[in-house]
Parts: sequence; structure tokens; C-alpha cells
Amino acid sequence: MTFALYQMALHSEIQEKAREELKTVLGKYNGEMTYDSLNELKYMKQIIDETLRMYPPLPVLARTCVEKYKIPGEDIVLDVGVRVVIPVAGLHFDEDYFKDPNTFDPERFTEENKKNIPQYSYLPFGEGPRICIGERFGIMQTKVGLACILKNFKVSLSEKTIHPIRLQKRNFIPVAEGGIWLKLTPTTS
Ligand code: HEM
Repeated sequence: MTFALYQMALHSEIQEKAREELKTVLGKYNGEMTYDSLNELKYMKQIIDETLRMYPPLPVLARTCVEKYKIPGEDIVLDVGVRVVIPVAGLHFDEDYFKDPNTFDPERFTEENKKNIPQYSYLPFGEGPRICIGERFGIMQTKVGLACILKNFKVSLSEKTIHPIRLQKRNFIPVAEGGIWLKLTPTTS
């Protein structure tokens, strides 16, 4: 949520588009946030997907090899018991998979564009039998939080935010140096 709000503070057109979608969808559902109404927030989902690309909460995944395996096209054989680290953040910023990777662009995740993302190059929730069990719940919670804020406030950068943000080097999960400070102005004012 924090990184999504930070990016929306930087890109007011993205923030406005998300707020417009929210108004339209909630308008259809009597202003109520329900499972169904939140599911219709397609653009907000694109914002969350793009935020998880740039700031994956788990930047690496770990696996242990259970069968001898030769990496296709390489002269490398993994033995049973070898521990493998999958560089999620590295994949998410690889230009072969995400053009202009340092640009926050929710359009990458439209239904149409998503089809062009190669399998296993976008892994915010992991993959395979140990994929995150809370994926849908996590997305739903994030939508509720973002919707409550966007509905009531315009979000802009605070002079206290170190911009562009630098991620702390000593933390395993992405945390901004100095925190992320944002200004919230009531939408009614
Ligand atoms: C945006 C929110 C979340 C993100 C980005 C996230 C990400 C991840 C990732 C990357 C993994 C490792 C998957 C792998 O190794 O392939 C994982 C595992 C897991 N997550 Fe999440 N998660 C989120 C929210 C949640 C929530 C809300 C819950 C519970 C309510 C949850 C419960 C779990 C559990 C239990 C596992 C271990 C699954 C297993 O090893 O079988 N996660 N998550």
C-alpha cells in the first residue's frame, strides 16, 4: 500500500484514474465495498500488480533441489540438496521481460498486455506448489486500504520524503530509507 501510494503521489494522472474507477464502481454498488465491488476495480489491480513488480515484498525465493537437474542450455547440473535462490527482484527489473523497468506503468498489467509477460518472470507471490496461500486475501486487503484512502483523500509527496526513495540495504524486505511520508488532503476541500 505504501509504495502504491508513493507512486500515485508521483503520478497524479494514475491516482486520478484510480479514483474515477473507484467512484464509478462504488456508484454501482451503493457505495459499499464488497467482495464483488472490489473485484471490479481492474485498474487498481493493475496498480497493485505494478507496485509488486517494482517492490516485491520477497525479493528472492528459496528452493532446494529434490532431483538432479541440468539447466537447459547451460553446462550446469544441480545435485539433490542444492539450495537455489530465485532472484525475483532481478527478474522484475530485467529489460528482456519488462521494457523500461524503472518506469511505474500499470498498463503493463492490462488483460491484453499481461499475456506478453513470459511465465515465471513475474513472481510476487512465488510459483508452484508453495505459491503464496494468501494471494487473493492480500490483494483484497490492499484494495480495501487503497480504496478507503483514495475515496477520501488526495495523496501527494511530503517534503519529508526522501525522493527518489532509496531502499534500506540492511533489510531483507523493501523498506524506504527515512520512511515514506505523504500528504493527505481531503477530497472534499
Ligand atoms: C501482497 C501480499 C502478499 C505477498 C506479496 C505475499 C508473497 C508471498 C511469497 C513470495 C511467498 C513465497 C512463495 C514461494 O516460495 O513460491 C508467500 C508464501 C506464503 N504466504 Fe504470502 N504474500 C502476501 C500475503 C499473504 C497473506 C495475506 C497471507 C495469509 C493470510 C499469506 C500467507 C502465506 C503463506 C502461509 C505462505 C507459505 C506457503 C507455503 O510455503 O506453502 N501471504 N507469500
